[in-house]
Amino acid sequence: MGFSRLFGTTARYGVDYFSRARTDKIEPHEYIEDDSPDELNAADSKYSYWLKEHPSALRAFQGIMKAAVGKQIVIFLDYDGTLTPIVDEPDRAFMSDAMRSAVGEVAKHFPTAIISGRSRNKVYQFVKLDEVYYAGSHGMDIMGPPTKLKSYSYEGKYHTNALDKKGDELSIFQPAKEFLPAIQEILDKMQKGTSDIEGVLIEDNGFCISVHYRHVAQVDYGPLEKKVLSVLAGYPRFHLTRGKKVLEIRPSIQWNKGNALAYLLDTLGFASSSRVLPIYIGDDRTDEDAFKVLRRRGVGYPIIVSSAPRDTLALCSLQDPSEVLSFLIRLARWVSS
Ligand SMILES: O=P(O)(O)OC[C@H]1O[C@H](O[C@H]2O[C@H](CO)[C@@H](O)[C@H](O)[C@H]2O)[C@H](O)[C@@H](O)[C@@H]1O
Repeated sequence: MGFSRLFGTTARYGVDYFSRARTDKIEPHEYIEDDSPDELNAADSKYSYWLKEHPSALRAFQGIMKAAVGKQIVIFLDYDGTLTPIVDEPDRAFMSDAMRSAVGEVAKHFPTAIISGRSRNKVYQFVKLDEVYYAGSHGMDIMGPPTKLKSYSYEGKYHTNALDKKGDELSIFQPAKEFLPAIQEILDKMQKGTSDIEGVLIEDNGFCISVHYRHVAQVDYGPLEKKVLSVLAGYPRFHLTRGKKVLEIRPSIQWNKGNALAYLLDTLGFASSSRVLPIYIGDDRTDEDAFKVLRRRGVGYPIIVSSAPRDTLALCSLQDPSEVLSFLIRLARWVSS
C-alpha cells in the first residue's frame, strides 16, 4: 500500500482556518519519578523493541545514502531538543560550536532549513549561520528562497521580498500576519493573569506564545492551565498545543511545520518528489506534522530524536542531540569524500 493510501491526501497549499477554537486533550502534569530496577529493565526492552521499528539513523546511514543517489538531499532540522539538549532555561538553549560547525558544513553542500517553535529571530540569534533558511513560530514565519508567486496559490499578501546580508534575494512568508494584534493582546493578558504563579515563564515567539511550566510547582499547574484556558476562551481563533513542559497558544490556521516543509521544498524547486530526498530531524510532537508530510508523499527520511519509545511517524531515530551531531558530521564527510 502506498504512503498516500496509508495517510490520505490533503490540500498542499493555501491557508485554511479551523472553524472553531481547538484544544489538545488535557493531560495530567507530567512529573518524572525514579524508576525501580525492574521498571528500568522493562523500559530498556521496550526501547530495544521500538528501535527495531525505528532503527538508528546512524546504523541506517549507508542505506539512506544509497537512496540519495541521483537525488538532491535537503535537510530540515528542529532546534530545541534536536540541535541543543533540553535545558531548564529556554533562553540558555545555546548551540555548541561543534553543532554550529556541523550544521554549517552540511548547509554548504545541501539546502538546509531550521524549523522551530521559537521566533525566527531568536533561532537565528542562537544559530547565526547565514547559509541556512529559518522558519520560526512553528513554520508561520519563513525566510526562504525567493519565489515567483504566480506559480503558487499562496496568497501574495503573506509574502514580502527581502535581501540577505550578501544582497541575495529572499522571501518572507507569514501566513498568520493578521493575528499579530491579537497575539500581543493575549501575551499581555497571559503575563498579567499568571504573574501570581511562581515559576511561569511566558515566551513571545512572534506568531505564537509559549507558556513554560518547567519551574511551576505541581500544585500550581492546575490553576495555571485554568488561567491559560480562560484567556484563550476569549480568542476563539486561537488554540492550544502542548510540548515539553510548555503550553503553546497558536492561531487556528491550517499551517504547521509540515506545511513549512512543503513550502520550502516547493520554493527550492522540488515540488516533484522524484528528484529530492528530504531528511527531517526533530524531537517534538510538532515535528510529527512534518514527518506526516514526508510519509504521505512517500519520500525522504523522517528521523525522531528520542531515547525512549514514542508513538511516531518517523522511520528512523537518533537518541539525542549528540547523535544528531554525529549524523550531521557523517553527512558532511560523506559528501566531501
Ligand atoms: O520547535 P522547537 O525548536 O523544538 O521549539 C519548541 C519549544 O522549544 C523551547 O522550549 C523547550 O526547550 C527549552 C530549552 O531547552 C525548555 O526549557 C522547555 O521546557 C522546552 O519546552 C522554546 O522555549 C519554546 O518556545 C519552543 O516552542
